[in-house]
Amino acid sequence: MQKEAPEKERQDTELWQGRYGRMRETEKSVLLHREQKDSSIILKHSVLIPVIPDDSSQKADVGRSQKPEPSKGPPLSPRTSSEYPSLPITKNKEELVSFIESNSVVIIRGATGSGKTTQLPQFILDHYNEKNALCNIVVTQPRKIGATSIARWVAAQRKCTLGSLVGYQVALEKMATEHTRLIYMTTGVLLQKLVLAKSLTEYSHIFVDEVHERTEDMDFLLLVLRKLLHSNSRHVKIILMSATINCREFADYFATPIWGKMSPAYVFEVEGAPYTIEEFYLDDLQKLFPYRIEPPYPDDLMISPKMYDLAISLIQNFDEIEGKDFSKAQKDGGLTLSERGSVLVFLPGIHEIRCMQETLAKLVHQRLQIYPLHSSVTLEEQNGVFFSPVPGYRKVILSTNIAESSVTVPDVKYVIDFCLARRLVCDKDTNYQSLLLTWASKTNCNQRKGRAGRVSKGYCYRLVTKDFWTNEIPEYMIPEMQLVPLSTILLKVKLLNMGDPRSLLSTALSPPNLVDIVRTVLQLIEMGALSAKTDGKTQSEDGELTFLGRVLAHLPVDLYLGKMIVLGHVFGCLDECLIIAASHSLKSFFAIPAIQQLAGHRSKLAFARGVPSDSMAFVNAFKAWYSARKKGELRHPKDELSWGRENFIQIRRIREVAELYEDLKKRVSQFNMHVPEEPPSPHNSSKHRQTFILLVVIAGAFYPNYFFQQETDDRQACKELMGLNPQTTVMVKNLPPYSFLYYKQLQSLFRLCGQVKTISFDCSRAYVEFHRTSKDSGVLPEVTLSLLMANKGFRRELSIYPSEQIEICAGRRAITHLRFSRYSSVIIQLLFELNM
Ligand SMILES: Nc1ncnc2c1ncn2[C@@H]1O[C@H](COP(=O)(O)OP(=O)(O)OP(=O)(O)O)[C@@H](O)[C@H]1O
Repeated sequence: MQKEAPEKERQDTELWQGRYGRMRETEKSVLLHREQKDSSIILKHSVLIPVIPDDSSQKADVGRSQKPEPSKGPPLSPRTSSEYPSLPITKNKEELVSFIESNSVVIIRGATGSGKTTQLPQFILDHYNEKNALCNIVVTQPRKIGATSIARWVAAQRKCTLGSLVGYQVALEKMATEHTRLIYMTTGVLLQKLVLAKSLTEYSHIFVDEVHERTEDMDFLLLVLRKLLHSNSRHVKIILMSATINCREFADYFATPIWGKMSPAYVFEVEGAPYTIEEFYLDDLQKLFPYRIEPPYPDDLMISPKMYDLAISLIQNFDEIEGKDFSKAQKDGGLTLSERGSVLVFLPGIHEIRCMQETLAKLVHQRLQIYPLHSSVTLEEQNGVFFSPVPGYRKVILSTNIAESSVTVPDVKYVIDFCLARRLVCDKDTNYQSLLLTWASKTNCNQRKGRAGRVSKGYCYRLVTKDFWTNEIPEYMIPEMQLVPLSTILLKVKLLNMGDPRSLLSTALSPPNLVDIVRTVLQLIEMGALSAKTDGKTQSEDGELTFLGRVLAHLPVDLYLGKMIVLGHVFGCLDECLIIAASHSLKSFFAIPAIQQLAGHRSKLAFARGVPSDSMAFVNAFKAWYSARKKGELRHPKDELSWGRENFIQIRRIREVAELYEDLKKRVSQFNMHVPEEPPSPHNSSKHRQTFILLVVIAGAFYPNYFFQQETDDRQACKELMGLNPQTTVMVKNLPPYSFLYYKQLQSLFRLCGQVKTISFDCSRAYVEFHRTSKDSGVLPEVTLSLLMANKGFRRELSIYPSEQIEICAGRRAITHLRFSRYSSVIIQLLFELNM
């Protein structure tokens, strides 16, 4: 043991020499002391002086990667520290700059609003300007609204035109020139750029903000950064930032080998927060309300009308709260609160936003200015939330997680959080990718809370109990890469075009389960999303991405549904295929209430219009709802609800389908697939043709997942049904003796399915024939309903007559053997059989 100590000391010294290069002894001891506490080094107010990194290990690649050249662009208008706003991060400016300049990868954690996003990139910008050196900084943001609003704010702070020194790029919109030195970009845009360039060297510094948001894009970006940093872009600085990050995980992921040992990336903690934010839970709100507040249940993922009411009452209560604050503020220093603080409410989706908006809109006298904020709102409309409210009005922003991180709406004082989120997950029941309602994680909720308390004290109201928060709300969200099907991940990894999928994916921060990779590649080849590799080698784990595969990688639906959309475009039924894909991706919007199951099925069958297909029912029901809305017939929520009740359609669900339908429509338009504005109204014969084509498209898309129905032997079916038409008749077997006695009971039973024409009997069998009321040929919906009734196990009771009664009914017929039978008053299950 004693002998090992000096050896360890030597290794440690070597490690330090390698890691910190030419650092002064005193500095090393400060750092060493801190490192012993935690192997992922966390620095708090460290005393680092700029050092030149010892990059002897990097020399081999110097020729391939480019160091930024001296400045050639326009003057950068340097700023002095006194000009920086007084934010927690400002006091760490010098340390942070030297820290970033002396390490390839740095992780920065600091409270929400501490100045990471807006200030830190500017520190670097000014540092380079002071040295008269060129830098090119990119900062990623998870969403467009963050990238654009932050760029606008930073440009205003630097008193420069947006798009000159400071700019942004989101999707196809770019506000930047070749002179731009600090650009804010969405994570997806940077990912695409890097994948095309296969190098990081366009930038001197890459800031990945809100790195806790583990979307597929984020994890792919981290994977690409790590790969390129270690290959051809060693001089580029990478800075990962978040307020709610598991530093250890990221530090280990970006570990670098130093003297044969993996050394985790450096972590810097910015201390302090701009303002305090008080937290409240349902328990704390109880005293505000006269009724008992029901706590949520873990599996009860919905917002009940009571919870909406509670949130609304809370908003109404803010006037009172502010009144109290106002008197306190006056006492403290004579301050005046002239404005009513804005409220930011986090809801899981557009439907919930609409529900709350409709209720709030009724409170006319409350002088509320309401802003819905979600992905379907245009960027211009989104920017409206940043404007000051009309004096005397309270701004209420109803937002999805779009405003969860990054953004600063300066006047937001209150955050109300239902702690819910909609996430793209692989549904266990259907195995389809779908947007499901889930509890948000503590990380997400803390980000939401951080939207208040940025320019003044804030308040956060979580509409769950404290107990629920502690025990049921998960700490972190599961990374998307582990939730979506492997086939989707494989297509995305093929888009990166950076090597074979298995080795690339195994280097991800949270790799997906790759056990099924061979089978999944085969499935993708079979469906035409990948073509077999043509380089001569047997490639069971890889293939070339086809056009179809490229489209599928951009659609948030199951791959077979995605293929159906593409085929729909080819065969002129894109709109219908988009509806089907959206409907199958979410929970069915058809309501089949327990007490009216048959009525629910009947309505669905009516929408299917004689085609035995759920997909057709979805298309026709959706179109009926859509056109009724377009004509303004469902303008009032009450009308829409009663339309839903009449047609057995759940309005909330069909609205969600509409959301996804619009989203898919937008996504496929990038590939030049457009739904015609006004489809020509086809006459009857071509309507049938269209339906036939659509059915062929569905079958083609789901190949090989379909089966052939056996040829039906009509003659045999007719024979079994005593010559009756199998399309209008069902047969009931196993009836008790003297089956004719049950005529009335059977009649009332089958009346639930439709209008009964005749019932004929043959021993223990009965043949129930329905009326054909329309001119349509084919199997009657009544027949299908009868089958459903049998197959779904609807237990129907048939009261067996006691022997005495049978004797009376049977008249002179011999019934002696029944006296001893055990049939009396048993419940029998009917068996229906349809022969076609
Ligand atoms: N648009 C704006 N209007 C007014 N003040 C702003 C604006 N944007 C930023 N600020 C101020 O700058 C501070 C720092 O914001 P910044 O976005 O840099 O913080 P952050 O640490 O990145 O926060 P987060 O972790 O929430 O992204 C805010 O707390 C606020 O005081």
